[in-house]
Amino acid sequence: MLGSIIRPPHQLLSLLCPRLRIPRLSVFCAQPRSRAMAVSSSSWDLPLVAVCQVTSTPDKQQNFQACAELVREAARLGACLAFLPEAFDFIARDPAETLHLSEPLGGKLLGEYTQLARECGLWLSLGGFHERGQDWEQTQKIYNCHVLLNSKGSVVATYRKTHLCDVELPGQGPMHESNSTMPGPSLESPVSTPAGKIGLAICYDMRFPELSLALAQAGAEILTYPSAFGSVTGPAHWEVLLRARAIETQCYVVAAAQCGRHHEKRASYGHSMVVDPWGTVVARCSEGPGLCLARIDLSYLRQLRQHLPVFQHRRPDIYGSLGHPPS
Ligand SMILES: O=C(O)CNC(=O)[C@H](CS)NC(=O)CCC(=O)C(=O)O
Repeated sequence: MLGSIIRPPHQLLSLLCPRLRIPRLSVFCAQPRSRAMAVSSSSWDLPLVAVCQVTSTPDKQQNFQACAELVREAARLGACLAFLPEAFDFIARDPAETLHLSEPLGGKLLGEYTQLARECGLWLSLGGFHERGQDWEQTQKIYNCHVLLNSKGSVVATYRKTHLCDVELPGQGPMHESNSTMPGPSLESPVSTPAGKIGLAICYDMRFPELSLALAQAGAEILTYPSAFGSVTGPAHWEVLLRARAIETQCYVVAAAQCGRHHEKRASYGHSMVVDPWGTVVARCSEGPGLCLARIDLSYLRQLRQHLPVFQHRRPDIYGSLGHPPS
């Protein structure tokens, strides 16, 4: 039966993986079926990823210290890849301060993260760096740039946020991201990492399933939505959107979030999470700064895609090849 393949009973789990009962498991905020997949191998062989939740402020050095502490803890716990949220570098009080604090990719702050990746020997998803790009002199605007570093500290991919968040919602301060930021020109092809093939996105992008379908069709196994989600949309939309993206693309979804109060004018929702391709939240943080971890099981992902082959059932003859990456 399909159900029993996908969700093996817990008895089976502990039978197959007796070691899962040791107390260290408490680092997994939620780790259902942890992951018994391991019909033939132990889940301890599967890559472990860490999701870091922080409260960025306008103080860049303090933010770096907070992120570095979580990344070092992730490395100690055995993670091969740590995810940091959008605006991990800083959250400023206004667009002028945002522009003032921004740096190029070759600047001092990215240099410190390069050192950190090397020191810890893990990959880093830096989920939204305020980047002075090549066109800074002309535009005087930045990009919201998701940077992926390998364990040697080299930049292996960059994605510049394509959907900018210009919204005014009652009860939440107005957001006019395009006041300081240029939209990115394109998607980035999914990147091979020790945890699987990662498709890069940022925060507000999660509201556009076309983007996640394009990344899935280009081979993504893990979608990332590093975020600074607002406190009005958070409770209503955050988990629903992330789980929907996971279910419809049959990808793992990793969403590192900003949390708490950044300054007098701005707060974020928190609740960083990892969702598996079935739509189950397998790890989550709560409101405050911290870390959660999950194992990525690509054989489970492949098995699920075989059992539920939605990508073979699409009807582009009816609605066009929505979501196909531009050729
Ligand atoms: O401002 C910065 O420094 C970095 N950028 C952000 O935090 C962006 C733009 S203000 N935030 C979002 O996209 C929140 C989306 C959101 O909350 C929703 O979709 O509901």
